[in-house]
Amino acid sequence: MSFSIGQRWISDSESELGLGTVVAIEGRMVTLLFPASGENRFYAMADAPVTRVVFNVGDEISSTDDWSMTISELEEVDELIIYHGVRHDTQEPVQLREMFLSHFLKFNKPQDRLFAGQIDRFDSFVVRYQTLVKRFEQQQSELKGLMGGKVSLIPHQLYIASEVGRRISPRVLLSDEVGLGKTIEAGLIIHQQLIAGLAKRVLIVVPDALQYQWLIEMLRRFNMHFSLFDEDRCIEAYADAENPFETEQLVLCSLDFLRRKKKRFEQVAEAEWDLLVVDEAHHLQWDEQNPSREYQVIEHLAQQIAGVLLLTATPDQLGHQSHFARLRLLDPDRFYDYAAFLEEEQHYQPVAEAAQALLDTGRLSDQHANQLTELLSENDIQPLINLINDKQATEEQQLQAKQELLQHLLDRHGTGRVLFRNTRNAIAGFPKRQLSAYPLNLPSQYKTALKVQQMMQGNNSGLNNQLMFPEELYQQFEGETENSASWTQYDPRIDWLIDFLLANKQKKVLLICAKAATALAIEDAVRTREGIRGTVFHEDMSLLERDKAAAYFAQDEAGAQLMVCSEIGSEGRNFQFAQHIVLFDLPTNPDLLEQRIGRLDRIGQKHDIQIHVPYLQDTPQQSLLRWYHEGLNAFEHTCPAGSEIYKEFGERLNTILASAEAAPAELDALIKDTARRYQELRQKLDAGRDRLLEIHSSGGTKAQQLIEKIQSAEQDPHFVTFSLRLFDSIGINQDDKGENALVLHASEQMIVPSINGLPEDGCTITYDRDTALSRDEIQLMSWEHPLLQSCIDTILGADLGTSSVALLKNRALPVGSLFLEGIFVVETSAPAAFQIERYLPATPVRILLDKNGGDLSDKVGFEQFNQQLSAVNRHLAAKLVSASQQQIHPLLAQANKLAQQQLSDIVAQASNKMKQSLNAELARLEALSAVNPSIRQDELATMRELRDNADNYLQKAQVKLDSLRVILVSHN
Ligand SMILES: Nc1ncnc2c1ncn2[C@@H]1O[C@H](COP(=O)(O)OP(=O)(O)OP(=O)(O)O)[C@@H](O)[C@H]1O
Repeated sequence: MSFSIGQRWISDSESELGLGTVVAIEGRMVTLLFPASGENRFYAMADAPVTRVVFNVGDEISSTDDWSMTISELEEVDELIIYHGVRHDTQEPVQLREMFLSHFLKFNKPQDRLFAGQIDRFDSFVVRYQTLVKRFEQQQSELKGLMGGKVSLIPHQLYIASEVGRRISPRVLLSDEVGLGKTIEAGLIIHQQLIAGLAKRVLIVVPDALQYQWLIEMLRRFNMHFSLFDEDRCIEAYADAENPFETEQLVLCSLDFLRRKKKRFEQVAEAEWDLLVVDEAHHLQWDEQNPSREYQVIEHLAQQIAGVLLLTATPDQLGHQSHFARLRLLDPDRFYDYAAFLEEEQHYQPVAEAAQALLDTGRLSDQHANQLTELLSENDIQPLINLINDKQATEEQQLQAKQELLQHLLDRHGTGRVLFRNTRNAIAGFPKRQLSAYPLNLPSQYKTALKVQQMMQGNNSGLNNQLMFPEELYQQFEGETENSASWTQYDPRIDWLIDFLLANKQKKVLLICAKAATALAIEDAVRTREGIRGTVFHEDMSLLERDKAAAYFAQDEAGAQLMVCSEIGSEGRNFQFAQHIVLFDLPTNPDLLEQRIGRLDRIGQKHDIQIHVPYLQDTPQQSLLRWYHEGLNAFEHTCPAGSEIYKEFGERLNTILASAEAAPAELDALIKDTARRYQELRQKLDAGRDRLLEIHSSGGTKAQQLIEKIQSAEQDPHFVTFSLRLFDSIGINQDDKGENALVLHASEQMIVPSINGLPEDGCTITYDRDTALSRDEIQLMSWEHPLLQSCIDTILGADLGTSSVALLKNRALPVGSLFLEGIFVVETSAPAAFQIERYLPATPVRILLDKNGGDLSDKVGFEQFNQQLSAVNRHLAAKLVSASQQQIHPLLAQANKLAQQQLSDIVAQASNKMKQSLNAELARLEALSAVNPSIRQDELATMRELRDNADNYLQKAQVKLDSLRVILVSHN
């Protein structure tokens, strides 16, 4: 290397210092000053890690005085360069001595970096190219947003998520039965919307007791960091913004908080959101004269927020009218009149029958064919029917025809687009539920309390139902004494409970009772009398206390044996690690009973569930137990028509529960009538609304296909190799922990100071879904993991790998022959709603030229070529490039030309794809909107707008050189 004072050089390892100037040469040492950063460096001249900067004709350069010019000629005087050219601002001819080159010159373009000797390692170029290709594949994947969740692949959930998650501003009611995974479905939908850029700001509103559980599920399962907003958090946030809700993008808060704090509600309504999620939406009670405050709060938000997901397992819990009102809240145009809605529900049965006929194998009977023709009168479906009944047709053809018809049918009829509901009936693998009832004697203390109460109120009958909760009756009778919990001394249910717990010491037991005070007294009694470890969970506890209690109960060793919950406190919680549930009293609404049992009867329950009901004999408790068990079989099976039954029989039931005499005949008659009516309703639901919903919500073969696609994508071994190489390039260390797990942590060689998704103390990851699911602390590594996404962004956002040199050892070619490999990217940008990358993902275009400009791109693939290449050290690489500059320039121009030629083809293909896809979807929705008012007009309008404007964005696509590799032939 030869240095002269005034020459400009750049550091190979610290290019961020800017351009350096040789300021001193003494003995074997040279000193460079980097004015942009004010740093000096001393190097031994023989092996200084620096490269001389010499620009070429045609390059643009700028001066220390900030004007720029294009070079037309170079002159060398005393080993210093003088650049000649034309100034851009004045158009005057000008000359610039290299001393006066801008100190801040950066070499961002691959060719500038290459010629400035900023040459990257061999493997960085390879990783960069592979990253571009993988990103291209990912951007258009139909599985986008569905792969990253740390969840078991459960067909009905993934199907619903894939149906809803890709919609623009989805508005749906998710109403799977208790414990089938609505939270997971919502998580998958949110995840897809965020990943696709369809939503940025999401607000989740849940009951108090579920805030932390949601927070954890969103984080652990989907890597989505929601922030919990309560009053303290809002006050804290004032430091950063006037409206606290604008300080975070993903916010979770409780419905009660919004209901109670008017100001917070106003603020939340003012902040803009893309998606609103409301859990346990059955609390949104509505009737025309008297909508609840909860309903009004959510209604107001739902009017302003484009996307809305409502979740409830028991949509009819507060009556069918409230159910209708929630649908109206989602789509007021479609659900405008309750009477019309009821009328419509009556017509689901023939549709369900026709759908069932299509699902059943074999020929379609004439009757079913006629029914289908009638139901789909606006389509000519005869060819499809013929195909199904054609003996010559293959099974595959028949299946496809059936699916097509089924899709038409489901699309056109019912509430399918707004409402999803799966029931246990349709999903295999749920454990059994077994009831054990324990008759106990009514203690004299309760008898006396009841008598006194009746005497005081001058009523000898009609108060018997107070024996449903005799402990309360007893306390009223005793007055508010310190001893108000003393009922536990006489109540035989407590003795029974203690015996049961002692006999089942190794078993976790969940007890649910109606009231918080009862729960506290029970826990106190078992602890003080027998030292049994128990904990409570009720609505008056703080969030933190509840979560602590839940964790204490979940703990294996030294954890609580008994968890005593009040009704409201336990809603939505996950306790499926227990298999024994004690119902200390019974609610009168079957939906509430189902919510209780649903704490255990949920996905993840591995054992049969034991339901224990201790009850006081010959009291209303016994009558209610019998009604549930014999009339509805509600303990051992879910009871889908429960609320409707309660509406019909509630009054009779309550009269019986309140009457003084046991009235066995009336009870028997009620049970008989209930059972008969229940069978009828079930059959009707099975055949009509529920069947239709089920067929539509479970996804059938489509769901199964989705799972298979995810599984096969996960088993792609290239993904593991690629991602590990990517981590390597960033400087992330990987330690094999065995058992399918790796520990990742930052190394000192990281190319960025920190990286999103990698905590300071590292993290444990696995590529195996089952391993991830079996351990809380292990993260599932997938395309969608934030760490992988940040690595991709880091690599592609940085210069790393954009310029490279390699040797091709091949004796068949003359030494010194040269190849140029240019990687270009075609891309465009558009607002997120266009999801433009579905049609035009950032598309890598690889051009490989021989020394004469011959195009080898199609003949010689990247991997095949790459395997024959080897690395060159950086100094040699810089020298080789410098020596070959004259050859490289025309090749670069040729590569550019070829890439430009491909641009128009790529854009035309993208445009076709976009039109085909959007036109088909639009045509389908337009046809549907004529027969099914579930299609929202705003949805149609948005879609038309997207189709009409997407092409403008596609036509603006550009091709840009991303990276370059020069390959030289050598023989040794
Ligand atoms: N795909 C899945 N993979 C792993 N766990 C799951 C999956 N789906 C559901 N679970 C678990 O099953 C339980 C029930 O799921 P979730 O809470 O989403 O049900 P839900 O329908 O919202 O229940 P509820 O009606 O009580 O609110 C939870 O513990 C959840 O973590």
